[in-house]
Amino acid sequence: MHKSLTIAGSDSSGGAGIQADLKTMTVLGVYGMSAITALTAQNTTGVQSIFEVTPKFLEEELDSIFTDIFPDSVKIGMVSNADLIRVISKKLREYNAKNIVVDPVMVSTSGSKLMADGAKDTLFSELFKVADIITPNIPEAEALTGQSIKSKDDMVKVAKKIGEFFDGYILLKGGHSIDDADDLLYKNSEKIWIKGEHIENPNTHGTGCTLSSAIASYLAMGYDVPESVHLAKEFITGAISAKLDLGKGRGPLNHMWKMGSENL
Ligand SMILES: Nc1ncnc2c1ncn2[C@@H]1O[C@H](COP(=O)(O)OP(=O)(O)O)[C@@H](O)[C@H]1O
Ligand SMILES: Cc1ncc(COP(=O)(O)OP(=O)(O)O)c(N)n1
Repeated sequence: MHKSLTIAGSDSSGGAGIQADLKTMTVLGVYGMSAITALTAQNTTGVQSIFEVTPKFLEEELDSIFTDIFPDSVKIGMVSNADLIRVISKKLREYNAKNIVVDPVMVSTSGSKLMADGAKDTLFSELFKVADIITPNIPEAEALTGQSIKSKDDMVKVAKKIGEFFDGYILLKGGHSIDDADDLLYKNSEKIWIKGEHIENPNTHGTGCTLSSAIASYLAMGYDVPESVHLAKEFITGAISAKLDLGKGRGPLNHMWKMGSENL
């Protein structure tokens, strides 16, 4: 059994965060584990409240996991403050964790701030150092570089800019662009476009979490980064295309689309 760990926040509505990650890992046949960084009271209309764990408790969660069932890959999602980021980086180094995917979650699409303002620098200096791949969306890549993205050429320029301070793979996700859903995988001047058609569906809560945990799942199975990204893109495209419609706002994806749950 391949094993993957998500270090992320809990989404009470089940569409994003650790719930999306564990569903994704499970349907892809990977044993999922979680270290929770924060509880969110959240639904399809937005985030109502956030309750962070202490750095000491996060440390204990990570020790419990790494001293027992060692994960083949790790996905990091919402980490709301710099102290928690430091704990994660310290523990991943201490245990020599492999296949690390960092989704630099900053703001939910509903507009709630999921990371403290001052934490961005620690994200660069601590978490990016241990990551094999980072997966910013367009607003996150803009926040990381201070440059705006309006076109595919801008995506390439911004990926290059991020490449000046991060030497792993950068997956710059194009889902927030209006024309299509092409994502750019970039490393050391090498560009791979991961093609995607824009799907008309207002229910896209948790797309970033689902994509990054699918990448972590495929890495755990032994695929390399480009293969994992291609396979994960196929998974997210199916989950959006299944057009689940739950809740009063921007609803979740159908993580179970591969299991024939089209009657949901
Ligand atoms: N409407 C859509 N149609 C097709 N693919 C989409 C759509 N929205 C997002 N995606 C894809 O979902 C994945 C997650 O991207 P994105 O939504 O940008 O992440 P985040 O949730 O971090 O904002 C990417 O592969 C992106 O291209
Ligand atoms: C607990 C928690 N973690 C992450 C997010 C953000 O989810 P993401 O898939 O990046 O994107 P949106 O759902 O905001 O489009 C979250 N909302 N909650």
